[in-house]
Amino acid sequence: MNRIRLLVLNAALGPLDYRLPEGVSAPAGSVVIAPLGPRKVTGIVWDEGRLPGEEIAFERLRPILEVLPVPPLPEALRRLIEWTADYYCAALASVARMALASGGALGGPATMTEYRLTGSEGSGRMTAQRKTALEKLSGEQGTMRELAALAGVSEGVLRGMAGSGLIEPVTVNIDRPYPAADPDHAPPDLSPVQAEVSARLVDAVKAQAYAPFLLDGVTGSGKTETYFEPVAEAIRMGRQVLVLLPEIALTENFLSRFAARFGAAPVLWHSSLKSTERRRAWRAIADGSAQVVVGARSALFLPYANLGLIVVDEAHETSFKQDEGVRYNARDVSVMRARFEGLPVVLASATPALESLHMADIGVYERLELPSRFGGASLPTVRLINLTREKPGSGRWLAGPLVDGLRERLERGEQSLLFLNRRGYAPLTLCRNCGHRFKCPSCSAWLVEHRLSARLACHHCGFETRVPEKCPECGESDCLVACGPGVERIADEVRDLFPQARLAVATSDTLNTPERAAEFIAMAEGRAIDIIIGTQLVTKGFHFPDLTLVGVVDADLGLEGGDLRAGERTYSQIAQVAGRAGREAKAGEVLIQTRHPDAPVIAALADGDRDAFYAAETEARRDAGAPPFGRWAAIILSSEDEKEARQAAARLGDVRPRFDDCQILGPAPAPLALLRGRYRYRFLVNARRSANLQAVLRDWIAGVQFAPGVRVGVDIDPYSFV
Ligand SMILES: Nc1ncnc2c1ncn2[C@@H]1O[C@H](COP(=O)(O)OP(=O)(O)OP(=O)(O)O)[C@@H](O)[C@H]1O
Ligand SMILES: [Zn+2]
Repeated sequence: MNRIRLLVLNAALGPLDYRLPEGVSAPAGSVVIAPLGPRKVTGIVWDEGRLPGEEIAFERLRPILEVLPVPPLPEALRRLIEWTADYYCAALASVARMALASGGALGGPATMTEYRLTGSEGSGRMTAQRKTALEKLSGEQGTMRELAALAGVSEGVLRGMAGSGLIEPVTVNIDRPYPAADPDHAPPDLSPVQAEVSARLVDAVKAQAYAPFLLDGVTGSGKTETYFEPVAEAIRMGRQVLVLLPEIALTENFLSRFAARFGAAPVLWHSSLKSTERRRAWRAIADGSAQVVVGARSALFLPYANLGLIVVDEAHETSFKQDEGVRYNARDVSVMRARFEGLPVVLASATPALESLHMADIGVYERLELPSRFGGASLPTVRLINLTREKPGSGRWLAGPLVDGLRERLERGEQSLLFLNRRGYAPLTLCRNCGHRFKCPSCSAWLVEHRLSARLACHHCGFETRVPEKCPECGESDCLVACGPGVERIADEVRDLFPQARLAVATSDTLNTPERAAEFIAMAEGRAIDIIIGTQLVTKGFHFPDLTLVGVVDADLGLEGGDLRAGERTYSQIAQVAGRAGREAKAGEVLIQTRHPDAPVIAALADGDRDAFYAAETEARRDAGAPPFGRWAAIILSSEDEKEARQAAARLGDVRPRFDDCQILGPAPAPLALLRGRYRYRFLVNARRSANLQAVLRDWIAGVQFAPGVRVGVDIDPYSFV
């Protein structure tokens, strides 16, 4: 039959049927261009019978225009796309777009012109510049611009040389192959425990079957070295590996370790790749030549030709959850991908998510443990500083014992890290005269003062404004007061206390490019920094041998606001940042400032009793019917018009379904009632595991016709409660 059904990459359209022209073959997964009215659409040929739709008489079907020159999306990926759309209540087209994430790559191979020396004498005069160029460019090949930079002459000179026959053009594929990683380049000497764990993973890679693992190893236990061995095995077998990292800021560190072990860089994938890099990576992934891909969550949906292993590092990180568009959790979808593809998946963490631990407890995931630090280093000692007794001076945030700790480290020439999860100088600015508070015009949020850039900024929508000289409300000058601390303010305090200390503020504002991150790491490793003051960005992955003191400025911060995972998040953040201390010979110490030393999370951190914390948290979740024992979903209705949003929420509320196993709360204005100029209302749904949550939500929402300005977002297993 020459009839095909397409999943078109436009979420507003359903599946569409077409005809294959005579002599054209397009198996399921093929990416094609089809006519749509006067326009063209990109679509994926879908498996027969899997997309519901109306049958149209064959004679009325239009032929597709073109089959694009890329490998068809593999079957396992097609099943993953279906599963993801279904589970997260998202449009198939939106999920499929993540697989075809490079428009440029779909056009097929492309060539470009590079130049090199011909080796002949050529004609024309031999100027000094030409002579230099001939010397410098021996054995080189590149674009005119690259060669000009290499030779230190202008492109005009080189073009003249091409005219005289000294330089010739060569046509090359623009997608240069990636350097090959060598699995035997520099294997480590693993400790006996590491060796045992890695052997288990190597076996799983050899077995080429679905096998989920929880790699549960304390900070500094060498999880990376340990999972590099199964990576090496996959490379030997000619299979691809995907390593997901939670943040681009962490990749620098990973890249250098990877290069040291395998002698070449892996293939990078993240949202800020240039379109040429994206194209090159996508094509290498799809044709199987990309051996190891390291990426952010979006790398998960790419069309790997021949995947052999998935590793999710720092698997507890909440940034694996996408909160916009397709609201998926890359950690969970990784496991599904491994299942559809039939391969091992490793979730690595020192502080696994409760959900992951539960899966290990009930035997669904195989647990692999690295219970101690590598090389005999011990875990740091932890001490609480009770802020209700040890009060910092007025306008100060660091209590006496923490200041003493910093001083001792400075005297000993060791490093310290102060952790406060708040960017900028102060989270709130107000007018001393009239009490005016600076708010974002498009969000219900305070503006955060950033003193380094002399701006007030909204951390939700990116709005920025200069810090005004006068209060816009009462007109008084010199009357603005900063309330509360951010990292910049802590840095000021430290500078005041220790003027001679070399400080670095490490946040997404200061380490916003891979180059800056690399520079920071080099300085910290090279002992050019005495005290690091950072946000959650510095809590994980880093390994600085001389860092012996970690100070948590405000351990209570994450517990405010009361979202479902507040306790767990606080625990893992503080345990991770604590894990940066004393990773080598010198012992580490962690000082935690808190007003609630008896809160279960804080007490567990002080006692280093992870099991007690997880046990208590597990019971609390069981009582609340929260994950992993029950399920949550959120529905967010938004509109630029407050009334429209409110009415939409009320209408949806009026037709709420009633089931015993699904409790629906709301509608209520969302905590962030205004976000990027849109008014937001939300429902929270708490369901028992037995409920068919997605079906309930889909039927419920489908029953209401919303005004065109209303957006309806469904968030399954939400992480954000704003
Ligand atoms: N077998 C080994 N041989 C040599 N060095 C090792 C070995 N195992 C671990 N290391 C070193 O020990 C340090 C800690 O290892 P690694 O960063 O992999 O730990 P981790 O478990 O990922 O820690 P975290 O969870 O804190 O990031 C690193 O500097 C690493 O190079
Ligand atoms: Zn805003």
